[in-house]
Amino acid sequence: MKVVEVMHPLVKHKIGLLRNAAISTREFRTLAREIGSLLTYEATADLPTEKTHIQCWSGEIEIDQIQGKKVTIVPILRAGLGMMDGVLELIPNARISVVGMYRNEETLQPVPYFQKLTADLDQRLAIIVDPMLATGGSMIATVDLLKANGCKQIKALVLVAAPEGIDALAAKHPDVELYTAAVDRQLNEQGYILPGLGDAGDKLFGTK
Ligand SMILES: O=P(O)(O)OC[C@H]1O[C@H](OP(=O)(O)OP(=O)(O)O)[C@H](O)[C@@H]1O
Ligand SMILES: O=c1cc[nH]c(=O)[nH]1
Ligand SMILES: [Mg+2]
Repeated sequence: MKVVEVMHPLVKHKIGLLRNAAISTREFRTLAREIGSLLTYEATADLPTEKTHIQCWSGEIEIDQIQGKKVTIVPILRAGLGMMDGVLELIPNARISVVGMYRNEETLQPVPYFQKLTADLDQRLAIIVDPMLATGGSMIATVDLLKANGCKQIKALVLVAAPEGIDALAAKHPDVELYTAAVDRQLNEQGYILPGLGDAGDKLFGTK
């Protein structure tokens, strides 16, 4: 599986700010969205382009445009919503496919509770967004769902990934590409990433 830990200084700086235990809800939201944009920039670096001609003020010129490949952004509820607007800033025409999934706190198994997928998934690049890849269960279940509905090209953007989650995703879906702002050390006994961010959903939504 292709795994890209984005080493850009802006990403490293912003992920560092996000780890501050005293961070406000507002600041957490802003940084999650901004890193979502920066990960999108990296993840779309290989989108194919084609030449076309337009009328410029100085006459006809040749320009590059992104080829017809369509995109759907797939936020995993709830926390994935915190990155979605960052992706939309760069790909404003993208369709949204919403997947509701939470992790049972005892078993750590993903529990699906909502799905509303865009049509023509077989013709679209899916960009899944979720701040945390912990055991990998939620991401694997989401990829399973997208593939079962015909999706053939999938990239996943996460703020923080645990090695355990990367290994699990790679074993089940080696064709998926993963872009992350940080690969962290390990999971704790409750399945939280160390050093991690804490509960990203609660921080984004101000719950707890
Ligand atoms: O890799 P995993 O072990 O599956 O854990 C990661 C999942 O846990 C969090 O969601 P959570 O269940 O807290 O739901 P929420 O977004 O509604 O807070 C996170 O946003 C991921 O979706
Ligand atoms: O560290 C973690 C793991 C799962 N979900 C979170 O929000 N944080
Ligand atoms: Mg949560």
